[in-house]
Amino acid sequence: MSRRAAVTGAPGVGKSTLVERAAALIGGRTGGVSAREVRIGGRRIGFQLSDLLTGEVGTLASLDGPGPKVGRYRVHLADLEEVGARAIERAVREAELVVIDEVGPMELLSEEFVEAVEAALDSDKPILAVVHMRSEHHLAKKIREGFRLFVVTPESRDRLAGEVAAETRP
Ligand SMILES: Nc1ncnc2c1ncn2[C@@H]1O[C@H](COP(=O)(O)OP(=O)(O)OP(=O)(O)O)[C@@H](O)[C@H]1O
Repeated sequence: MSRRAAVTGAPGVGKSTLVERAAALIGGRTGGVSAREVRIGGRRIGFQLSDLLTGEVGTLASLDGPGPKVGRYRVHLADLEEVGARAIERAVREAELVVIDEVGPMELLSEEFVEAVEAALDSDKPILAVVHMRSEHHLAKKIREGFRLFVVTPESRDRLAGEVAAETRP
C-alpha cells in the first residue's frame, strides 16, 4: 500500500501533534477526524473530536454519561458517528489527504466509525492514521501491518514529521 502511514506510541507521547505537523508540511486540503484531550486545571476530563474540513466538534469521551466505559471514560457513540464517521466520509469525498486520529479502543466501539475507516481504506486517497499500539481489533491490525508504521517516542517525535509527510504526500 502506498501513500499510507500510521503513527503509534504510548499515551500522550505526541501522536496527534506529529500528525498535525506532518499534515501542515504536506499542505493542500486535509480532511478527517482529530481527537484531542480536554483538560481542566491540569486534569484530563475527556476527549474532543473535530472534523478537519468543517471545524465541527463533538465529544468522544467524558468522565460521565450513558455510553460504554473505556478506562475511566464514557464513550459518546452518537458524536463518534455524527462527527467522527461523517468527517472521514467527507474527507474521502473532498480532501486530498485523509487523517484518522485515532483507530483505538474508544473509536472501534462504533460500527459506523469502523465502516467509515474501512471505506477510506478501500478508496484511493492518501491516509495518515493514528493507531493504537496493542488493539487486537482487525482494523487496527490491518493498519499496523499494511501501512508504513512510525513508532513515536519522546526522542523521535520532533524528527518524524518530515518522514511521515514524505510517506503520505498526495
Ligand atoms: N514534539 C513535542 N514537543 C513538546 N511537546 C509535545 C510534543 N508533542 C506533543 N507534545 C505535548 O504533549 C501532550 C500530548 O500530545 P498529543 O496529544 O499530541 O499526544 P498523543 O500521543 O496524541 O496523546 P493521546 O495518547 O492522549 O492521544 C500535549 O500537551 C502536547 O502539547
